[in-house]
Amino acid sequence: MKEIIRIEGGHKLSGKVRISGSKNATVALIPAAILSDEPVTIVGVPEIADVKSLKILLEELGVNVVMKGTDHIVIDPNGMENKPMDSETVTKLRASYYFMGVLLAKYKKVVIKMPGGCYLGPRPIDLHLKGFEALGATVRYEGGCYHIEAEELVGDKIFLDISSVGATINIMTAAVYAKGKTIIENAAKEPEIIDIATLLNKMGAEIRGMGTNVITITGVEKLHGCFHEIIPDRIEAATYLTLAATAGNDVTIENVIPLHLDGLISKLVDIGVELSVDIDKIIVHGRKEKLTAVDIKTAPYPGFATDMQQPLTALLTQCEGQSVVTETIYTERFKHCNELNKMGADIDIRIPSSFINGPSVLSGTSVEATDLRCGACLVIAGLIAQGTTEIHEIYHIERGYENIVGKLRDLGAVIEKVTID
Ligand SMILES: CC(=O)N[C@H]1[C@@H](OP(=O)(O)OP(=O)(O)OC[C@H]2O[C@@H](n3ccc(=O)[nH]c3=O)[C@H](O)[C@@H]2O)O[C@H](CO)[C@@H](O)[C@@H]1O
Ligand SMILES: C=C(OP(=O)(O)O)C(=O)O
Repeated sequence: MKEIIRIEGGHKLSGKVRISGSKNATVALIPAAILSDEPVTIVGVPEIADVKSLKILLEELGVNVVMKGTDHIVIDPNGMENKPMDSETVTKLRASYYFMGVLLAKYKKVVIKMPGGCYLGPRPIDLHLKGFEALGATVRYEGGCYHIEAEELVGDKIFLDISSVGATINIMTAAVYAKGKTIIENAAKEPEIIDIATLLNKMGAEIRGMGTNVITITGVEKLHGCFHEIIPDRIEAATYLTLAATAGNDVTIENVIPLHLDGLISKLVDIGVELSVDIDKIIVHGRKEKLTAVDIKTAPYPGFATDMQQPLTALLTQCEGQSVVTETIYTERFKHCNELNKMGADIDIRIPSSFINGPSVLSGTSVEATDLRCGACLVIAGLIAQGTTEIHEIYHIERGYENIVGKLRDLGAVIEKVTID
């Protein structure tokens, strides 16, 4: 028995859709909440599989987790134990690596399996580990687990060879109780990093410079509980913007921070999409007759996000001319192109680029969500394809999109989740 998403293409979407809290912020905020011994309340938590996995991991550590309503989580670490994190759940998501920084900070010791997450080509964590070592920890990999421990953690200057989101957050959290100052140079600047630093500062940490490429953490003795609201998910918003431009009449996308979407918005305008940008919502004024091919090069924030290039590729199949998408973050992140080609797209993959020749008429068929954003791309393609599209391996989609079937149905899509043998 497995679940698939079935879409009958050709129904134009209209109406309003509300964007959920950011997955990539949530999955770091939840582990960060156990740094103190007091309850932390986080609101705007998306109902996604990654959050369910994190809840299981917290409970395995003896943390009391209470969901209130649909999107409040109260995390009470009073009474938790620093047990080895070696359950299968660790491998179900990427963000389990955030327990490294958190448990190292709190207990000076962590034993944890290799994290999972989408396969986008190799995803090493050497920069995380080098950061922990710079703070005074030793790292060994033994018996299928990382063993990271320290007598004491002492602040240092850490230069990241690559401005990694995960390494920046992990080192920032590891350093909150370290003696003295930690300076992360060439830090990542993604909005999610600001959100995590904001939570930590509300808990009593002293972090400055988040959102720039130099972050300074001055170690403190103690953190306390607090209340925090998660920023909107800019990747989910990008998905719905693209989807509306591909398959919509007027669609209003609510609960967004337009600044976080500037890279995408400017490309949509170049393509010929008409948008009205308000303070916290964006209206996409339907699919246009003529859409023009554009070139995209992914880059760390504020550049064009790698997570957005896959959904956008569905729209690029509808543009006149050749679009070139060049990946500078995950050079192999093109599996969605093979699936789109099964539906009738004309895409050449020459790593690190994909060459999309459009416009193409897409036809519904059976395709596989090989990773989370590939799944989002296929949903968009399915909405405009002739006939029925069946998307398999939808657990990837459910890691990061809250109620995608319900949200699309409310916009008028003919879409359902079906259990098959
Ligand atoms: C849970 C989460 O927030 N996931 C996001 C996060 O992943 P994640 O934090 O894993 O991605 P990174 O920013 O760390 O990766 C950026 C680049 O650095 C490389 N690298 C990273 C760490 C390291 O120790 N060594 C190394 O070489 C990676 O292979 C990649 O080429 O940022 C990615 C890039 O924006 C997004 O696609 C993911 O959605
Ligand atoms: C790659 C992604 O997620 P993760 O890092 O959690 O695998 C993503 O959100 O597109």
